[in-house]
Amino acid sequence: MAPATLTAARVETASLPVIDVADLASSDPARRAAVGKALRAACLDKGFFYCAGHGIPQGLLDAAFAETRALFDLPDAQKDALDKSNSRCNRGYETLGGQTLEPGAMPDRKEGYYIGVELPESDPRVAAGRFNRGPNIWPADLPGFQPTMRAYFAALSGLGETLMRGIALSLDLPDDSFDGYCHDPLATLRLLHYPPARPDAPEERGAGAHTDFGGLTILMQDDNGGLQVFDAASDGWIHADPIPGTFVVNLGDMIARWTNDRYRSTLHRVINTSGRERYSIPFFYVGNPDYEVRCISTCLGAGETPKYPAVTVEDHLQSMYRKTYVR
Ligand SMILES: O=C(O)CCC(=O)C(=O)O
Ligand SMILES: [Fe+2]
Repeated sequence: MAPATLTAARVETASLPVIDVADLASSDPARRAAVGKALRAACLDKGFFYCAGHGIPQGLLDAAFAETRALFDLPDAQKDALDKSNSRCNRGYETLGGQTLEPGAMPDRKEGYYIGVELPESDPRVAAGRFNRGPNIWPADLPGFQPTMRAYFAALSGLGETLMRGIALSLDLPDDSFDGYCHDPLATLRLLHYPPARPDAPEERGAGAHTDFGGLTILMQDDNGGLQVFDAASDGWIHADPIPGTFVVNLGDMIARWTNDRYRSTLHRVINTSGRERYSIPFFYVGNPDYEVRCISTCLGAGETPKYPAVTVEDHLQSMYRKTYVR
């Protein structure tokens, strides 16, 4: 990334589109196609949009935030006992400053918690040491945490599937084209807490500039703001301010690769200048580990060739984890 992007200004005029996805469930193909068209425009531009009409009850979103706050409010000793170093499949607590998303920058001013698909040690995929497969770590002192997070995880998995049907339509494909990808997906829920930015450390970030390396990221943020999306046209940052009742959805590097770089995986970062504690809950929906990601047919013009060889979801993820920091 060019150093200029670190100092680039806030972009006041540009904004991200709001896409109502409710019509993806419509029986009218024209209404479904209209959502596909809106998704296509967003994906070709920055690969970032606000998702409205998702149908997930506000009560579940509120409950997920309440449990997230309760988790990070636990005493340090209790959080340390849940540390992800105790997990073979990247689950559990990550301490403040435990990740540096922007190479060469200061460690991120955030703490996190990872939750994945719950699989017992006896599951053949776990026994075989498959990537990110295994049991979660659940905090014993928060009785509402596990049921709430499981319900939230299930709801977001459903939304991930819905959005992949929309992405298929956006690529002029039948809407069930990615059903194989959506079968038994490798999804990860990440709870994040960003303390207020420190005025005496202007270079410090809540989350340093990065792209997500998977498929779809579906982010619920609280009302503090702080997420910024890079705008190459102006060499500035669009502030993705929260819009109540919506998720911010963005595409990761795997979808860029899958579409021969037609769809975009865009640099983003977090700086919590609100003066308050910020909480966010990104859900990374990456699909079935055995699914082969190869250049989508409708993403090749006449005479064009795929830029990348075919790769399984699992191999792509593993190589990105190796190249960057585990997240
Ligand atoms: O907290 C946010 O708003 C964004 C988090 C993020 O970009 C990530 O976890 O990849
Ligand atoms: Fe991200």
